[in-house]
Amino acid sequence: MTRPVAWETYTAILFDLDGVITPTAVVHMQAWEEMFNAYLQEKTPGAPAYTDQDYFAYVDGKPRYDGVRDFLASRDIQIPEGTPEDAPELETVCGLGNRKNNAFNEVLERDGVKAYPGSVKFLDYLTTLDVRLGVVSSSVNAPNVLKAAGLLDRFETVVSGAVADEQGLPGKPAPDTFVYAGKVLGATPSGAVVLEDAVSGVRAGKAGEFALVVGVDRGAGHDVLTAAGASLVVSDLAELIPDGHSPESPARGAQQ
Ligand SMILES: O=P(O)(O)OC[C@H]1O[C@@H](O)[C@H](O)[C@@H](O)[C@@H]1O
Repeated sequence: MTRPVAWETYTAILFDLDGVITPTAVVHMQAWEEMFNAYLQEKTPGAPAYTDQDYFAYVDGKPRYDGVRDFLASRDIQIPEGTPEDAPELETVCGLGNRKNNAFNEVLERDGVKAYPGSVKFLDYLTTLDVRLGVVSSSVNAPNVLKAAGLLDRFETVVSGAVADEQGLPGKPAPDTFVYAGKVLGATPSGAVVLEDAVSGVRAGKAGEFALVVGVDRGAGHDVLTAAGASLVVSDLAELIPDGHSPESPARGAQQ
């Protein structure tokens, strides 16, 4: 049983996107796997494969080039940083990140995006309250993903990887992007909630001393998210809707 949360007592609710609102963490995961495994085999044939464990440990939730750098460091591979304008063919941190981004966007264009139904239900519930909603995503693609899912207009602010770059904010696990989004919505961390599926994101919420950090377990593991600082862990956002407020059982007072 999930412990009940009095959502109306918070000023702002800050959502990570990939893996929290939309299942696009899986698309990111597949694109990273495709890119890193092709790269590793090309560089050192027979090298141990890049795995889902590598994703969760070094890449998940972080800005694009931080993920490349941190994974390569785990394999003692050093290549030049390059610049974000690097062509995907270049063997630089940015080139490899851009290679993965092409793979991600191909899937996005081909398959589109459908949000998790439980997340939409939770957003529907929050819309009945006087709370402000924001997205805080390391992804530069966040606005496109939200648009493709038809949810862009649900949020007052979207702090994407591009906004972080413009504002000079360090990415997750640093708390700065969440703190910034809270500020835009008129909330201090003590009046705001963070919802995250990635260890790096939960750590960011914890480091920022947010009032509540909700871990969403989509594969990182319940215990791992708790150890990273989540005060509550769920498998689906619909679990966060207080009893009696689900669309199946209309909110109290809704029929009056
Ligand atoms: O490369 P993008 O789209 O800017 O995304 C950066 C990161 O964004 C995060 O939301 C994802 O969890 C990561 O997998 C991804 O690498």
